[in-house]
Order: sequence, then C-alpha cells, then structure tokens
Amino acid sequence: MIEVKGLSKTYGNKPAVRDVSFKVERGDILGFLGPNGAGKSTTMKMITGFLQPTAGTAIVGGHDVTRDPVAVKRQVGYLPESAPSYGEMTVHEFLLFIAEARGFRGANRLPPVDRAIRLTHLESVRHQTIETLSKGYKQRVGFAQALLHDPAVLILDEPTDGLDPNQKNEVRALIKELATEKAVVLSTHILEEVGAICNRIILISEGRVVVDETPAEFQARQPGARLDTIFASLTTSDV
Ligand SMILES: Nc1ncnc2c1ncn2[C@@H]1O[C@H](COP(=O)(O)OP(=O)(O)OP(=O)(O)O)[C@@H](O)[C@H]1O
Repeated sequence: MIEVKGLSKTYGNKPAVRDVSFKVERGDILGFLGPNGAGKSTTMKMITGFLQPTAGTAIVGGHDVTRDPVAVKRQVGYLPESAPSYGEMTVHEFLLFIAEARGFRGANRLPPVDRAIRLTHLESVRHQTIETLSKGYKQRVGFAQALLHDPAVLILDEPTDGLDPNQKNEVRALIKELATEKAVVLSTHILEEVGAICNRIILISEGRVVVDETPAEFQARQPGARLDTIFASLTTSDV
C-alpha cells in the first residue's frame, strides 16, 4: 500500500531525512519512532505529498507521490502534528468544509461528516466552535478530518498527543479497528503505544532508519528491559 524508496530531504544544507526506505501493507500499523528532530514529521509530510523530497519517492496506492501528489492525497488521511483547523467554525461546519474540499457536494457531504463524528465521538460538541474545545477534543476534530473520506492510508503524526489516558485508549482502539482494512503509519513518543497497537516498528535517528522490525523483535534486543531503555541505546538526541 505504501512503498517508501530512498526518501531524503535536505533543508538548506542540513540533511533531515537520509535514504529512508520501508513498506507498509494493508492491515499494518507501523509505529514510527525516533527522538525529537529525527525526521519523522518530515518523512510523513513527504509520503502525504505535502513536502517535495530532495531525493527518492513514495508509492502510495500505486501512485508516485513526486509525479502525482494529488492522486496520493486522495488516498491518504493525514493528521499533522498540530492539527490545523478554523477555530471560529463549529465542528460540524469545519467537517462540512473538509467534505467539500474532498469533493462531496450538497447533501452528499452529510453521511461522511456523520460517520467521522460518530467514529471520533464528537456528537456532544458538534455545534460548538473549535476554539472553545479542549485540546483532546481538538485532536479528535483533526482525526475526524483525516478519516472523513475513508482513505486507504492513514498517516498520523502523534495522534494521541494531548489526550487524557481514557481518550488515548479510545483513539488506540479506533486505530486498531480501522487498520484491518487500511495501512496506518503513526509517529509517537509513547513506547507503550507501540507495544499496544503496532505490528511493526521503524525507528529513525538523525534521519536514518536504524530499526525495522516487530515489537517482539525490538523487545528481544534486551529481554526484560524497558522499551525506552532499548530506544535510548539505539538513538542519539538532536536536542
Ligand atoms: N521547514 C524546515 N526548515 C528547516 N529545518 C527543518 C524544517 N522542518 C524540520 N526541520 C529540521 O529537520 C529535522 C527533522 O525535523 P522533523 O520535524 O522531521 O523531526 P521529528 O522526528 O518529527 O521531530 P519531533 O519528534 O520533535 O516532532 C530537525 O532538525 C528540524 O529542525
């Protein structure tokens, strides 16, 4: 579903992502790990077609993102790190707007909006303006816009960031439920999250892939050790 081939990105003369390659199949939930500044968001932005790679490409649902980013965007739901939205709109208005941007017209906009609201449990705040929502609810609105067109691929940049423990569990359950028919890439700093929902781990450090394996294989590197101890032994922080 996703094939990342030698992706690289240099900002000015500073390499942020260096020759990253991996594949994600339907049903996979790939945990994308790495310290701050490792290049996770940059890689995700290149896969979604929001950022042009310096070298390499990604094939998403058969489309090459460097040649046809619009075709890729149609297949992808993307939750950016700080989910942007229009604070003065209500949740309902914002999702109708997204539905329109996704090509739904008139009354056809309502079923996908209703579905996204149901999946992300936003019914109680449907007619509240986004700027008045708590951080967790704002995050759910970001999630709802990513899911709205029922994309085959979900790219989620720290989807549980800012959520309380119950909400984190809810979002994890939702990702697991959705992943049976989708390819999901999620970045996170919460290593337990990877153990709880991911079937693959990619760890990048200084823009390079240093681990591509299952959570069980990752744990087996140091049996009995905490996951963050294993993480620390494999990475160097940019900060
Ligand atoms: N627009 C930009 N211009 C210049 N440098 C950038 C830009 N975006 C990111 N970088 C740099 O590229 C490197 C990778 O950043 P990126 O945001 O991809 O890392 P990350 O792994 O997502 O980090 P975090 O976990 O903190 O979100 C960092 O050194 C960052 O400062």
